[in-house]
Parts: sequence; structure tokens; C-alpha cells
Amino acid sequence: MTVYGVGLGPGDPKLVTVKGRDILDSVTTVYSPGRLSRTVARQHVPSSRIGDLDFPMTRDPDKLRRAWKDAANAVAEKAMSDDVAFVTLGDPNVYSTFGHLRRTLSAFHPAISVEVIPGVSAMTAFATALDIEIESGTGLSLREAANGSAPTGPDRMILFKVTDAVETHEKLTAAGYNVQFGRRLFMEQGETMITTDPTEIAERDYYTLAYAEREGIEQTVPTAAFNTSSEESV
Ligand SMILES: C[C@@]1(CC(=O)O)C2=NC(=C\c3[nH]c(c(CCC(=O)O)c3CC(=O)O)Cc3[nH]c(c(CC(=O)O)c3CCC(=O)O)/C=C3\N/C(=C\2)[C@@H](CCC(=O)O)[C@]3(C)CC(=O)O)/[C@H]1CCC(=O)O
Ligand SMILES: C[S@@+](CC[C@H](N)C(=O)[O-])C[C@H]1O[C@@H](n2cnc3c(N)ncnc32)[C@H](O)[C@@H]1O
Repeated sequence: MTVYGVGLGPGDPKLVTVKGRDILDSVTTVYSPGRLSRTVARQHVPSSRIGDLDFPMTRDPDKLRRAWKDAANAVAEKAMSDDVAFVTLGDPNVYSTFGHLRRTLSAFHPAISVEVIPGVSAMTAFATALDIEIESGTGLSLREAANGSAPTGPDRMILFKVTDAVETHEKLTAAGYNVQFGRRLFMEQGETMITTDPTEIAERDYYTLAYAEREGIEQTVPTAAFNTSSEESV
């Protein structure tokens, strides 16, 4: 049988894909790595079909390996007879626990088939919330910026896990970036926030992103000229 990795999108149950919802309807058990993804899954699945697994949020490699072996064993046992799903917020292949599950299954249970249903990642939800466009010809890098860190280099970056917005902002502006923050985007749990002022989101909240754009970069797409030309609109 199959283990489906289902991306739930940023949090709004209506942003779950039709295919993702069909899979959630069809499987016998839906596993989730945390409270928020479980809450979203619960909008589509009765609690009797939600599975129970324990995931430590730690950097300790021994603890992580032990927990993932236990989790993969439990999922694999169920998947001997049934199709099951493992949900994640956003997309399963973007900075997600699903990678751990897939690697552990392939190491210890190679016969189990795994299929991924993509989801609306926080990064595309963020572009929409900010009303920015990743124009043709431009690059965009994904980075992490936990605990006040501030990666630099690329012209445009989306930073995940911004847990100290004030310190990250200070470092990025010193390095020549303009920064915007987004918190709890397209989620029903908590208030959505978009701001350029890090003091408004000084309190730690894991569900925070930053968009950093190097000052002075130019738009190169042909239609950008319409914003400055004297051509008449109709
Ligand atoms: C250790 C730490 C370091 C760090 O962030 O680097 C870390 N998470 C931390 C905190 C934390 N995590 C979460 C909350 C909110 C709780 C709440 O409020 O409900 C808080 C609390 C807080 O921030 O206070 C929720 C959460 N996180 C992930 C998912 C699942 C998913 O999305 O798949 C969900 C549930 C989402 C849902 O509901 O489903 C996923 C990941 N978290 C990881 C690491 C990676 C795993 C380890 C590894 O692979 O090495 C991994 C796999 C990937 C990654 O994040 O790269 C840091 C420790 C604190 C510190 O010491 O600073
Ligand atoms: C472990 S990563 C999971 C990313 C997810 N797989 C995705 O594709 O969006 C968790 C980070 O994603 C970001 N994130 C996920 N959902 C979010 C949301 N609705 N609003 C703001 N940030 C979000 C936060 O930066 C959070 O620290």
C-alpha cells in the first residue's frame, strides 16, 4: 500500500488541493507532525482517523533518529495493509518533516511506496500576501533565519523560521536589504500580519517569514516600462 505525503497549504482549509482532500478522504489514517497541521487536517478528516505520532522539535541528531525510526515503524506497519497519509503545512518537500519520514522509510522499509501530493507552500502564499511578483529573469533564494540569524548574498530571499525579527531585520538592513515580514498567512489560527516594522512582531512566533530584497535592484521585464512611459491607457 502507499504512504502519501500531503501538503496542506499555509493553514486555510480551503487552500488544501482537491487531490490532497481526495487522498485524505480515501486513506484509513492521517498522521500529522504538529498542532497546526492537525487542526487543518481535522477540517477534512474525523478525529477517529487521525494517527498519533511523537515528533521532537530538536537539533539533537540522536533524539531525531530515534523518534523517526519509531514513527516510520508505526507508519510502515499500518501501510502493510492500508493506504495512509502524512500531512505537512505548506508543501511536503519544503523544509519539512516529511523528508525525515521518507528517508527513514526508504532505509528501513524500502518496499513501502511513497507518493507526494504538493501543497501551496508558505513561500508562494507570502508572495501573494505581499503582492509581489517573481518576474521572469529574476532569481529568488530560500533560506532559514532562526534565532536572529540573517543570511545574505542573493538579490531576493524568502526567509523561513524568523524567530527574532528585530535582530534579523537589523542585520539585513545593515547588509543593504529592504525587508518585509509576514506572520500567520492564510491561517485561521491567529491574526495575519504583514509589516516592515520588526518591533510589531518582536514576540516570537514560529509561523513568521521575511522577504529581503537588495536595495537598488532593477526591473528588467518589458512590461515594466508601462509604469513609467507616457503611453495612454484606455
Ligand atoms: C529545533 C527547531 C530548530 C529550528 O527551527 O531550526 C525546530 N523547530 C523548532 C521549533 C518549533 N517548531 C514548531 C514550533 C511551533 C509549535 C506550535 O506553536 O504549534 C516550534 C516552537 C517555537 O518556535 O517556539 C512546529 C513545527 N516545526 C516543524 C513542523 C513540521 C513540518 O512543518 O513539517 C512543525 C509543526 C507544524 C504543524 O503544526 O504541523 C518542522 C521542523 N522543525 C524543526 C526544527 C525541524 C526538525 C528538526 C530537524 O529536522 O533537524 C523541521 C523538520 C524542519 C525545519 O523546520 O527545518 C526549533 C526548536 C526551538 C528552538 O530551540 O529554537
Ligand atoms: C518547518 S517549515 C515548513 C514549511 C512548509 N513545508 C511550506 O512549504 O511552507 C516552517 C516554517 O514555514 C513558515 N510558514 C509555514 N506556514 C506559514 C504561514 N501560514 N504563515 C507564515 N509562515 C509560515 C514559517 O517560516 C515556519 O517557521
